[in-house]
Amino acid sequence: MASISGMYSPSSAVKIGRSPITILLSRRDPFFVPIAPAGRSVRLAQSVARDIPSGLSPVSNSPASKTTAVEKDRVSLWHRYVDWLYQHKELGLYLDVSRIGFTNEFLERMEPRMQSAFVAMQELEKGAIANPDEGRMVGHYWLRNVALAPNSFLRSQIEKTLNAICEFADKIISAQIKPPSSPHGRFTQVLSVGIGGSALGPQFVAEALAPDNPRLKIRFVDNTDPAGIDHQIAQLGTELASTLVIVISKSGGTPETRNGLLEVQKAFRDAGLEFPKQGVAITQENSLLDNTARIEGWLARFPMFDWVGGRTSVMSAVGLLPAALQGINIREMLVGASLMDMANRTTVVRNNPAALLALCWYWATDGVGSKDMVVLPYKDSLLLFSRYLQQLVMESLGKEFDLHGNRGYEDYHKCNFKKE
Ligand SMILES: O=P(O)(O)OC[C@H]1O[C@H](O)[C@H](O)[C@@H](O)[C@@H]1O
Repeated sequence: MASISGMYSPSSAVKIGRSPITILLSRRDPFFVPIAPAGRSVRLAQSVARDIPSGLSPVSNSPASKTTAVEKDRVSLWHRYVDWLYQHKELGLYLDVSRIGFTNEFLERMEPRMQSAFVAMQELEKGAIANPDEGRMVGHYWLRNVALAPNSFLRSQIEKTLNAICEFADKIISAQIKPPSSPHGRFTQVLSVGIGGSALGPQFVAEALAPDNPRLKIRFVDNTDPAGIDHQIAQLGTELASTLVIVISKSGGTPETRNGLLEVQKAFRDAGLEFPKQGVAITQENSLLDNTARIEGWLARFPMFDWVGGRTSVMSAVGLLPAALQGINIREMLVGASLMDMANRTTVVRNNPAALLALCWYWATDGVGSKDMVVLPYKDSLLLFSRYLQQLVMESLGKEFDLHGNRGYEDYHKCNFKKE
């Protein structure tokens, strides 16, 4: 069992509670021995493992514990815990992998593979064609640290879009831009229409980070179920006149999203409202959606970049515009993400949380996915983390074929995502 805790907080006082997320991977370590949780007295250090927190003292080395087998031994477990506990001060992130039973021999065997993974990541961040299927770069890291983008064109694309998002969101929130027939004289609701990678990120952020009473409340049409779409529209009622509709689709041609849009447009017509005055498109330039929005004169259009995959688009306009409209400080969100990226760039495996989780997953599933991963968010606001992660993982394993051309995990997609 591995557990993660923490969430980026701009304040210096990082609050630490019981781990909000637990990832169960393995049944090799069934013995639970209660040890002190990472408590408030833990000394925080940036991106390190192995520091023994000064506020914690070792459990007593009782004779009883000496008689148990090594893996059940409380003292050994305690040492393994302190030895492997990963902490990141600014992010308030803790990762406890001590109950995953990987051995030193395993770590040594995996080291060359981990090092080649780090090299591949460095190439990817420099702009290598890392998605051979689609012949494109994979650059979502640049969204949160523009200096890393491989050329000035990309850098200006990112900056221009971010500024345009902030400006547009400010104007909507301050009612400088308002819907023509709203009795409130301003936008009060956001309806996001999109599916998969164009829905899960913004949903997760809304659930995790939005203030209790955001100036604009958000709801989602993320399925093609007519009853579900009608339900969302019915709940808006007369507030449809004060609703900003954001249609999100990287390809701009996803049928489910198109169905949602058609339903919403019909509701606007039935209510005698002009959809273009309240519609926003987030999509790749010149896609079907982009052209429709341009020709019909929608309120605004924001670009999606071909070098950002749908499942990792939450830090592009896809996630940032809905977040900004809810009053979330998106520049702070980007800073948090870039700190996390930095932590995951270190090539010392035990100091790299992403590498540690990957290793644990590999170990626990025998490198072939022989067990299921269960993600248990013990924090209500992180409920959608599991869904978000599910899509992230399954679509990262290869949609139909893996990097070597082998037919891969397509069943997932047949069940959950029909496209591609
Ligand atoms: O953003 P779109 O092009 O509309 O695609 C939306 C989603 O469609 C499908 O569900 C794909 O499997 C996802 O990867 C994608 O994120």
